[in-house]
Amino acid sequence: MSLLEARSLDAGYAGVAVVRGLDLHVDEGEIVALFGPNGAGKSTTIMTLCGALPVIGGEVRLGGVATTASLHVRARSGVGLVTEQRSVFARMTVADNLKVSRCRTDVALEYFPELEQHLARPAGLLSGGQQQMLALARALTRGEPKVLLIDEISLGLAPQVVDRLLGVVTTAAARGAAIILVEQYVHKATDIADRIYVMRRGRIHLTGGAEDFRGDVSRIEEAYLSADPSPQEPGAPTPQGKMP
Ligand SMILES: Nc1ncnc2c1ncn2[C@@H]1O[C@H](COP(=O)(O)OP(=O)(O)OP(=O)(O)O)[C@@H](O)[C@H]1O
Repeated sequence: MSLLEARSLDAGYAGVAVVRGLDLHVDEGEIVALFGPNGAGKSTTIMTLCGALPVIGGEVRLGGVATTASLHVRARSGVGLVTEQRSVFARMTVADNLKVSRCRTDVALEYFPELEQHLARPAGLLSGGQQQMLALARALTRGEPKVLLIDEISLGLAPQVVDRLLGVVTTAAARGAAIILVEQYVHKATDIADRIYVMRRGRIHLTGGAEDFRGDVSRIEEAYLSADPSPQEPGAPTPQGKMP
């Protein structure tokens, strides 16, 4: 059974759908990569799956049951979210960042031993990569994360740091988490994914097993390069800037 599923999902803003008819699912222990050019609807999809945006049409199913629950209720049911925004409390120490959300510090340090030496430092003084490690550790150790939604955590980070973060994502999946990964490093994400979806102009344009694309991601990249500006936003930025 899929832990998280979108069925014929329409999603967007103020009742106007920018994502249409989206069918997508992720199972226990699976990593699903969600690709697409700027404005394709990836973040809108993630925000709707986690409950930060309301469903306009179709449904989101969590553990096989349709849900319209809020972000906080879904978080309590084990849906974690990590975004490019490095959601840490900047003035609190790393230790307090973990304590305040009732995270398991021991498990967090198992994932990221490099955070141990920084436990007493305010999180705002960590490097961008360390802050993202802390954000990911918080999402992974706050209760039992069943589903993890990851939206461009690598933004602005060095490739080695991205490898480190994606390594932990792989470990989390091996421990049973169902993961949806929006990632600009197409090669790296395809390497660790089980399945991929490519979105274009609010719809699924291409999907399949990741092994079919490994070593040759050109079919994925073509979807970026041939993308038109979104009809919702004439003149939207072209996708090329997002390519690794
Ligand atoms: N808050 C908002 N209000 C209205 N429209 C929005 C809002 N956020 C995004 N959009 C529009 O929704 C569409 C999909 O945007 P979305 O951010 O989901 O795309 P994306 O694939 O995540 O792009 P990117 O890779 O640039 O983050 C775009 O046309 C965008 O302009």
